[in-house]
Amino acid sequence: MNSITLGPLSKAQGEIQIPGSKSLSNRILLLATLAKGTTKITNLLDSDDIKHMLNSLKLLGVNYSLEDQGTTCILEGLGGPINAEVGDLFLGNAGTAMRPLTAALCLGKGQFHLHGEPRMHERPIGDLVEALQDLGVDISYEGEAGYPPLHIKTNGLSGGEVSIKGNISSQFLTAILMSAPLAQDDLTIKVDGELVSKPYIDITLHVMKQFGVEIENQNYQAFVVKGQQSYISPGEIMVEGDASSASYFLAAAAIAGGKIKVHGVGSDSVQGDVKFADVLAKMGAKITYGPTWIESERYELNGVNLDMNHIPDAAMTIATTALFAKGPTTIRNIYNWRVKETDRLYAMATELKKLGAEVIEGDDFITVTPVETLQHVAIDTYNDHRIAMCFSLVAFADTPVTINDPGCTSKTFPTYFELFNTIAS
Ligand SMILES: O=C(O)C1=C[C@@H](OP(=O)(O)O)[C@@H](O)[C@H](O)C1
Ligand SMILES: C=C(OP(=O)(O)O)C(=O)O
Repeated sequence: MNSITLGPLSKAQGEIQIPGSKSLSNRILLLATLAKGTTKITNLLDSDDIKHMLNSLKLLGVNYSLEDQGTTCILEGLGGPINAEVGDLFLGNAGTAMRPLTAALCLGKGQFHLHGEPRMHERPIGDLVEALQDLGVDISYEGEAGYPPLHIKTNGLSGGEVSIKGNISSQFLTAILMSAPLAQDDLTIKVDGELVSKPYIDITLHVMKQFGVEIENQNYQAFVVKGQQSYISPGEIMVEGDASSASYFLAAAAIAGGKIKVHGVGSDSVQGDVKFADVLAKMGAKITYGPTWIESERYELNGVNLDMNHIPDAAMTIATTALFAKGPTTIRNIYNWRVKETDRLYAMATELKKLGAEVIEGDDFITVTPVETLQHVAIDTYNDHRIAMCFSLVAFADTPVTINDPGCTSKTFPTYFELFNTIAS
């Protein structure tokens, strides 16, 4: 198997321009498609998750051109629902393509088949499907009930009132929210129970507003959306840098000696994952925010015990940063790590234990207690980009680290290891 060995390294120093946000790129592509007018999208992320969205849009008849190595996209909006009558869409393991497209396709008239990589067929989608069925769409499971692949037979999305569960993934609510303005009637969406990963809903509402649609948010428990509206292209829109991708570089500086400034995310950012820097600061790192940048510098790190439900992706970076802190670190309220690219609670615990750390894997938490000396091992990455990126930080210990299948970072960050090598020495 392909692998790379890094370190031992002792310094992380430099300035990084972080590539565009995955969450924003796929939301903007979808709303630009539904909008009236042409949209020029700049700083688009060029990665597998975005390619799955772009390939699907092309198959569905959307016209766009790509420039600047895939980071600029000029897309002709349809000014309404996707009007293809059939589509067979492969969406890899991209939650931000699978979930929002499932809802958006229901707005039109036609029959669609949505599928992905084997892991995508193990990632739940039942809560979204049930809500769409309640809104009059004929959706069936082609394999196990509650999971893709899906078959959609639709004649438009009715309005009214619908409930959706929020305790497994916020992407289900995001999907319904983005489609709701184009439904046949006004729609009230009620969130049933707890809502996880809440800041991602703020990203959704922000992008909808950029495309001219505002909705009534009743304290994240209900959303009231007027039907038969149109999204309007803002003309040009820039994708801000990916805050989850920034986490690895900010952590690198906090762990090693040196200073790193990450450009592309900052105090003006709409992404909840910028709050990762606050966790680093709580651990003891010196963090400075500018509107569009964050700087991180080492100071003695201490373990923390925090609820990280609001930053599920960047929280993984804390699990390996914890190896360099004094005392144990507990990351709480992260049950849905289990239904992402892999069972991340199991995978993180297993790989951290291989290094020699003491780890408790709870149902919805992980506790990592660092040890004096880490072992040189080969980290299995479970086809999960974030596992590969998180464990690169182990290279700042006194021992090297081997990362198996480093190419899996192509899901959201194909150039990760190249950039890592420019700041680490
Ligand atoms: O809406 C989004 O862009 C995302 C929401 C989060 O998922 P969940 O809501 O499933 O936690 C996050 O983990 C994912 O990487 C991106
Ligand atoms: C959970 C993730 O991805 P997805 O958008 O496929 O849910 C992730 O990027 O960490």
